[in-house]
Amino acid sequence: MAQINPSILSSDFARLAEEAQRVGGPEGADWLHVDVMDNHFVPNLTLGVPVVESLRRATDIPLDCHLMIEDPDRWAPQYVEAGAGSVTFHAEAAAAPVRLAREIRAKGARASMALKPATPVEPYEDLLPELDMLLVMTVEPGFGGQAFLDVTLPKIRRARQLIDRHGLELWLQVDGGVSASTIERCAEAGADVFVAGSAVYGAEDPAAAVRSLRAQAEQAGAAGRHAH
Ligand SMILES: O=C(CO)[C@@H](O)[C@H](O)COP(=O)(O)O
Ligand SMILES: [Fe+2]
Repeated sequence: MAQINPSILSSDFARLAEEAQRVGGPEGADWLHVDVMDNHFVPNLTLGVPVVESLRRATDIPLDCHLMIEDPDRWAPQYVEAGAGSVTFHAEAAAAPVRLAREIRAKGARASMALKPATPVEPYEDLLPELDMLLVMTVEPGFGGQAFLDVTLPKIRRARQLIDRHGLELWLQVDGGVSASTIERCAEAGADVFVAGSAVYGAEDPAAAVRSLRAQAEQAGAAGRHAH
């Protein structure tokens, strides 16, 4: 079942609770994607723990926090305490990814690790059982509204092969430039969780955009599984 996680990076930060509601409801978004940037790991600055705490209180939708920050070993557990249902740290930034994934899980959230476009998945094969989700970035992290990088498609396919070969349950998320014109390629390659910022919040009816992206992904995913 394909999941669509709208990224609030493309929403109005002065009305986050309303923006979350605009994509929720029946057949709405599965999770809300919250991009945390520290102006060190990426050249942009967004929001931190207090905003996640407020969003948690103001909305029902589970929060998928994507930490584009240095020293996630120190900060990620605080996002679980703030109410995140899933916390993603970057492989390039974590000092002790196994210990960190275990800590996130022990605190009660789903543990997830992200790979920038140039970071290969193979060195992390043995670590996959420690994770609930793997995020393959399909743009360089830092900004919404960038063009999808086709060069990441082979890595999505390799990640799907590794997950299936080990019989793992973990979700395979893609993030960056996901839209009506790119989501099918991602789904065919084996992704099952799709972050979409501008494609959802830039649409006239964001909830309808979520439904239509999900339908596209479901169809293409089924075709991809049939072909493999
Ligand atoms: O993590 C990031 C960017 O670094 C993403 O979550 C973006 O927010 C996705 O936005 P679009 O590319 O879908 O507009
Ligand atoms: Fe993100």
